[in-house]
Amino acid sequence: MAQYSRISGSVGLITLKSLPVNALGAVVRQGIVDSLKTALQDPKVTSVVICGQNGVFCGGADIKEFGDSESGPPLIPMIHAIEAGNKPMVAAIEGFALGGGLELALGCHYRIAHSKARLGLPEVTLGLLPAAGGSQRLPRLIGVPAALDLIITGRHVTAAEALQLGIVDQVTDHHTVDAAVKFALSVAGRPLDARRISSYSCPPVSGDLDALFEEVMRKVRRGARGAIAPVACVQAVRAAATLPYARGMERERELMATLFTSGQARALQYSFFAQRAVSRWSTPSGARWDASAPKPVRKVAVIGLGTMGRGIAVALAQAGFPVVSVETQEKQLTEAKRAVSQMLERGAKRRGVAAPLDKMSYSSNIQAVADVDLVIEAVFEDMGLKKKIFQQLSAVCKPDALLCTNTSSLDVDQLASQTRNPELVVGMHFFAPAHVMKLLEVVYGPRSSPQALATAMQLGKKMGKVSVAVGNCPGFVGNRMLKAYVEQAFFLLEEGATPELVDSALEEFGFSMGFFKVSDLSGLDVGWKVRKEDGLALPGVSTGPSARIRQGRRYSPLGDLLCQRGRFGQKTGSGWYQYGKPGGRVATPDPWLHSFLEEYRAQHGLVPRRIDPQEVLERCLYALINEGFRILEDGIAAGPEDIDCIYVFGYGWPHYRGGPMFYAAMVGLPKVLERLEHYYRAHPDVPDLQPCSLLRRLVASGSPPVQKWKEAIKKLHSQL
Ligand SMILES: CCCCCCCCCCCCC[C@H](O)CC(=O)SCCNC(=O)CCNC(=O)[C@H](O)C(C)(C)COP(=O)(O)OP(=O)(O)OC[C@H]1O[C@@H](n2cnc3c(N)ncnc32)[C@H](O)[C@@H]1OP(=O)(O)O
Repeated sequence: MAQYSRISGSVGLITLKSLPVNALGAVVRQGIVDSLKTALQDPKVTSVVICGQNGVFCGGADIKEFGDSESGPPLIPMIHAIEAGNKPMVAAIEGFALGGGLELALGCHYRIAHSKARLGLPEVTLGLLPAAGGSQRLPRLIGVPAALDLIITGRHVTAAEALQLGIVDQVTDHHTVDAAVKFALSVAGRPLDARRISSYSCPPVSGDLDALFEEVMRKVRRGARGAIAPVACVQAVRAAATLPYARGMERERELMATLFTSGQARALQYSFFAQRAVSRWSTPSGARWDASAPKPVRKVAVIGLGTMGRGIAVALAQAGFPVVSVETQEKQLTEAKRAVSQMLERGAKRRGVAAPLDKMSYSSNIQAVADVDLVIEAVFEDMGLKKKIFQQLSAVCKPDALLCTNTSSLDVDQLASQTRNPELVVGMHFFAPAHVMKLLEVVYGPRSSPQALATAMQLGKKMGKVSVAVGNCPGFVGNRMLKAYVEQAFFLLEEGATPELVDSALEEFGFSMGFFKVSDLSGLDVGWKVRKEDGLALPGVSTGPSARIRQGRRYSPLGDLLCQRGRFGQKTGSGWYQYGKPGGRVATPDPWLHSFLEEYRAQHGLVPRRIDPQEVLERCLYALINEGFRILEDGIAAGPEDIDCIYVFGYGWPHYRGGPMFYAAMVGLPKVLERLEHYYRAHPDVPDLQPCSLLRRLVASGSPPVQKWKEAIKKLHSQL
């Protein structure tokens, strides 16, 4: 709702009231329309202030209403009525004014913001554009280049930047509504024509307008990788720059109509709520986010300063935690100190803040962690080494310190069993580079306490990560699913594809890099080492029937064969592609690799066939999705949202496709099932292609929408 009152004798005060973010749902819009009418009709009222309750102006249109048929007064005429009003309207912005919230403020004649407020038009992140006049008013107010920047990126600006850009008229450190009322009293009776942004023309740009838009559009198309909203945002701003306001509004509506019902908007809005859903974690044992208080974490240690440890230390220091970093190899320690300082300085420069160098301390002695509240072990993926470190930590640390491992696939429970307090051990699986990547898998073992899980989840949140609680199994969620995808990519090469074909299909789908390019970038030796440890990559088994079978199932030794030839990817100058020189970054197709594949197929009696991009996508993605269903069935992830967040924020899954499980629902579960059955018939020695029983059950129960899967999964557990 919106509450109306008259204060200071002559100021009409409209307060938006809809917790938690005063979104502009139907009831709020009705309240504003009614309040506005009262204020305009009351002769005692000479000016109006619009504010929001609870220190929040407005979080925008109510995203939860987007799927419903429209009810209540529409937003656009409501904002027009505010702008057309014959009494000065002042927006009092506290907390945030985002999306429709900022558009409402832009309809007002003046805007006063609290110094801590944030403003922005983040619609693009929901697959939309600012379609309540935002794409037309903002460029008229602050100019085309600045408006393009805000609308295409969806970034929030501080009140100080908003003032500098000309979005707000005044910034206050005091009570915002009081300041706005004072301001409203001072402008009462002033002419308003020059304050109605819709009557402005966009300020002229320096240089050629067409050239500017062409350049921006080129950049946006390149960066968007198939996302349609950023492109529509540019088109809408172009309309603002080239058309009269009314025609610009028509164009804005046309573009919005296309976006509004698009699969991309659905996916991005699903992802918005998925991110919030994963923070309300629960485990099969009944532990829940709202029932376990996290332990206070004041000081943290990182063990091991390789690539991962450095990134984790930087992310912790940037989040304000004092960090003790332990590295026993002196040479590595010296290098790491320099690298970490550089990373902190670069990050600080980018964010315009001071580098938190004082948060870091270093030691080559594990005793230095004696007083910390939480340790993150980030040494090599070697169970023996990690066990030893956990024994040491258990002896050195405070008895109530949380001991975490950054392992990407090893058994967290085995590490817990090395300690005095196994309930205080959890996995904190970061993704490289750890100070950049948003994802954190928090792995609970059967003995981890709810409080330990709550503490790691909260620490992740403080570090700005999307933290997802997952169960303990080889590879957890992300890497376990990835294994099925990688295997299909190898099999496709055996059957006739090239790395270029596989990668281009995946890139066309929206991944920034296909699997083989990623593999060259991260180093083929990484997977080789894991396969050797798992007993899969065996020395000397490159011919004969056993070369392509391991542990009773089909296996492709292609990656091992390249590694045996020293082709580790970019770092050695060749892998699945060639790079000209060690450390080269530009992938070019490699004729040697093509002949190698031909010889390999001939040697193993494989007759190459034509493989189309559709098969590449179906084989790689459906195998991965199938494993996702198994993970849900096993209770390793609490719901499809958890898996989708992991893939979007940790594995480069295109955001506008929502995540693998959402994508499966979009494609249609019956189709995913039918294609998996088809491929499993063709490849009965590949268990990953055998459709999982949860998928079959969901199809049998009418393929409910992804938001309803949790119910089906719960029923599944209750039957166990
Ligand atoms: C068929 C042809 C149709 C033709 C169409 C043409 C018609 C055109 C008319 C449409 C007009 C469009 C108007 C406008 O341009 C569109 C929009 O405004 S879209 C919304 C834009 N706003 C945002 O993107 C902001 C989203 N929210 C946030 O970023 C954050 O929530 C926050 C506001 C910064 C607050 O952050 P936090 O404090 O961390 O809190 P949470 O994030 O946890 O949120 C708390 C709680 O609030 C829920 N929520 C937040 N924002 C909204 C919202 N806008 N609508 C609904 N609900 C919201 C959030 O989900 C949390 O709830 P929970 O999920 O935990 O229950």
